[in-house]
Amino acid sequence: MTESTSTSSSRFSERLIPHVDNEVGPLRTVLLHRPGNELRRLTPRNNDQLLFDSIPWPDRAQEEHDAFAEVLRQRGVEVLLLADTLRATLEDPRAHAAGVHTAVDSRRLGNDLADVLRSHLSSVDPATLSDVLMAGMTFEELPASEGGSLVRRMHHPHDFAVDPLPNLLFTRDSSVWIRDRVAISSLAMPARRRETALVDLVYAYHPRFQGAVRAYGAHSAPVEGGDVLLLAPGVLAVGVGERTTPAGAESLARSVFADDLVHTVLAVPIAQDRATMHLDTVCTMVGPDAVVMYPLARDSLIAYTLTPDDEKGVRVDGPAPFLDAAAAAMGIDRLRVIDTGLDPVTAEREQWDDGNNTLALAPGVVIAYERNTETNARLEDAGIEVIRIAGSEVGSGRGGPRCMSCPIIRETVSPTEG
Ligand SMILES: NC(=[NH2+])NCCC[C@H](N)C(=O)O
Repeated sequence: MTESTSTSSSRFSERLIPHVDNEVGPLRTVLLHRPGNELRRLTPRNNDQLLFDSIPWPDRAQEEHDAFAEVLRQRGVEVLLLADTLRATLEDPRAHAAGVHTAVDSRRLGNDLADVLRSHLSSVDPATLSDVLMAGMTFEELPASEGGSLVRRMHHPHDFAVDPLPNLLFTRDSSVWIRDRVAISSLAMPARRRETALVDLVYAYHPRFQGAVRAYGAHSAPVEGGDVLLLAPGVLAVGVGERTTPAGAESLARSVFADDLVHTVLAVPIAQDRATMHLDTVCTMVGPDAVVMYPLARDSLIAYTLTPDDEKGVRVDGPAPFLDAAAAAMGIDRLRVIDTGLDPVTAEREQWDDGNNTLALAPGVVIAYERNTETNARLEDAGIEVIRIAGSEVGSGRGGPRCMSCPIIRETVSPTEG
């Protein structure tokens, strides 16, 4: 990238205008979600459906998250917290009304109870509404009403009238900034779908995001942010597997080409497994031309190369080995893979615990979970600074530092600066 691009990128950050076109340039502003009461809704009966592998200890999860946020602040990153941002958003009466609308599902509640809930939520303050939107509401918490609703009588008091959103913690997935546009994801799992309604409200009504232009839409085919890697300015990799579908990758490509945001999209098939639900569970960038990658994926990952085509809209080439296709699209000879060189059992254990899911704060500086001792040691051997954080509780939802962060402003760096 030319110097003028990095200069214009500093201008973006001074003006606090969202802009992200790569994975590793100095991080300026990030959206996180400090886990709240929604974690207290998890039980052994619902955790699978709510996509948690165990029942986290909420207080400790908050401590871990506070430490994560503190590391970012210490390094000069501005941290926006979703709960604060949502509360401020709901001060706008239009956002408040729209928020109520997203919470009330009359197919679940029936018309009578839906009316009761709607008029109750319409009267609560922004803080209370934001808590209900995130933590949900059980039938026993619904306000009392005249008459006997069959729905109320037949539901168990602990059933959810409004579902909780424990995966809000993983802000990576529900929205993605690509240059100066935000793509609101289309989340594949029912337990997560309502998350996008909340970020949608924030980007539509929070004063900080006035004028934010959208790329892609929440109603399109599934695309999740954990699958989207901005390999370099102009180059996007999209994992296609358990979450993002082939149609999602294709329509995202169409949309970013139409908006002239990138010149190449690599569609990367990944195993449709819980362990590899997103591309960022097997590969994240640690430098402008370097990735850390699950060793078993290193030689098997492939990519289709998509480029704009005047006639057909999108031209598809390949597939070719992922590392080759990526290097070609990035205009470099080789994408360096930090060889974690692990034996297959350790590699598998640390992949499961999000060892490959690092968040870069700057080229060669990453945040990683402390528990992945082998992967972290290899990263350090390769000259990467690893800032370790605890993740025993926050990690029980199967997400690491990258999953728990949505970059909003990052400086531009190009792969040839690596
Ligand atoms: N970008 C990521 N890898 N996110 C992890 C999300 C984990 C979350 N429990 C889910 O299943 O959806």
